[in-house]
Amino acid sequence: MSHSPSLPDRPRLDLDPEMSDGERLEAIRKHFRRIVQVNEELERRLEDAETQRDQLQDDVDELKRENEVLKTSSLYIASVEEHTDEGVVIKQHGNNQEVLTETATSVNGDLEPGDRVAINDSFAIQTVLDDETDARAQAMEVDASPDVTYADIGGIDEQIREVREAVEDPLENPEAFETVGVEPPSGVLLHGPPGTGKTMLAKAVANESDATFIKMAGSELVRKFIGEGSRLVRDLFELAADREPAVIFIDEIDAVASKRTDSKTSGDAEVQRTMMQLLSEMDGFDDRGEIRIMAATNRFDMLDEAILRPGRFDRLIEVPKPDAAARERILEIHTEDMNVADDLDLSGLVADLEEFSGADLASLATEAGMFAIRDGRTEVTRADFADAVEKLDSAEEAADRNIHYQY
Ligand SMILES: Nc1ncnc2c1ncn2[C@@H]1O[C@H](COP(=O)(O)OP(=O)(O)OP(=O)(O)O)[C@@H](O)[C@H]1O
Repeated sequence: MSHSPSLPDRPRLDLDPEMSDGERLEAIRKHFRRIVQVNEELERRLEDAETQRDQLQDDVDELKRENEVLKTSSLYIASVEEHTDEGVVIKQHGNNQEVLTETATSVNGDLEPGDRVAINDSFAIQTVLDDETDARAQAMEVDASPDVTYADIGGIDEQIREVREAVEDPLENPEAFETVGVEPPSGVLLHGPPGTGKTMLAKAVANESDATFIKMAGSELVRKFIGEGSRLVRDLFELAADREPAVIFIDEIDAVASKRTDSKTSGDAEVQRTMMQLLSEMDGFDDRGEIRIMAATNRFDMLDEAILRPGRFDRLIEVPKPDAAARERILEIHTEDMNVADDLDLSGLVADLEEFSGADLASLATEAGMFAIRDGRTEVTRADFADAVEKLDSAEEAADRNIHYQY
């Protein structure tokens, strides 16, 4: 530690008894000026010290925060079972182990049975979590009647046919399967590059079969606390049972069902547990006439084969990037309600757009419309589309420099 420079000496007043009154007065005046000077110097030093103290306090606060984060990272989830004089009985999610534990002082004493809490490695309760429905709401999207129809989807007619057969028919006519004595496919897996209409397809089939659409994002399942993923999977199937007929759609299923990696970090173990829960839900799901399960992935190559076994995702449907005819149909759909110029030649326009997905074509139509609006026109022209292509191309190039997408 550095020492601060020594403080100025305390001024002394030396009065000689021989001095005349005038001399004394002058000496006192001098002494006074010196005191004022020293006082100023001391005030300046005090200010410096205060600034330094504030800086150190900021450092302390920052370290305290870091310490809190370190202490609270990697928490497990449990439910409060009972509040007794000896402590709180909790049950861990995931392994259902019951533990008698204590609460951290920051958590107040009025825990209720059923509350969700986060516990640390020594089972001490660190925080009380929000209501479970919040976690559900974040991870799931529930739509009683999605508004997408088959007519909104372009260029994947064969895939629509297959999905109808595997999802819509068993929902609408379960007896036919029973009479003939065949089991409908358990789960339908849509795979293909991003933005090709997989989610649309799942929504449309739910809509056209009058089923509730329940979507769960795989990435949400793995971002939660330990024990939460498997719990959400259970919730998902319970919710579907409450709302049947229902279509469960698990997007980005690769997030929970990738090939096992070698690393044994707790995160991987947690993902494994979530996947096992999903598999067990699917395996234990015999009478599933009223609930159909769909999933989607952009990373088919990464999937763990366990989820593709018979009785699980046993109907695979590839949704590829659109070819020229499909691109034309998709752009036709997205320009249907637009006021486009008569000379717009859609087939010529899409011929070169080989890299464009359905989602890109939807953005293209919107961007072209924006160019017309910016220009104060009510009609969207061929030039607007050309400008939009250029804009999307350069955005794509910028993105490509950062992301190396593989499929
Ligand atoms: N085949 C298509 N026909 C019409 N529009 C499409 C098609 N494919 C994609 N789109 C447009 O792109 C948007 C995104 O598509 P969607 O979410 O279904 O893609 P996805 O395959 O599920 O993508 P991701 O893998 O990124 O989730 C849709 O809302 C729609 O506007």
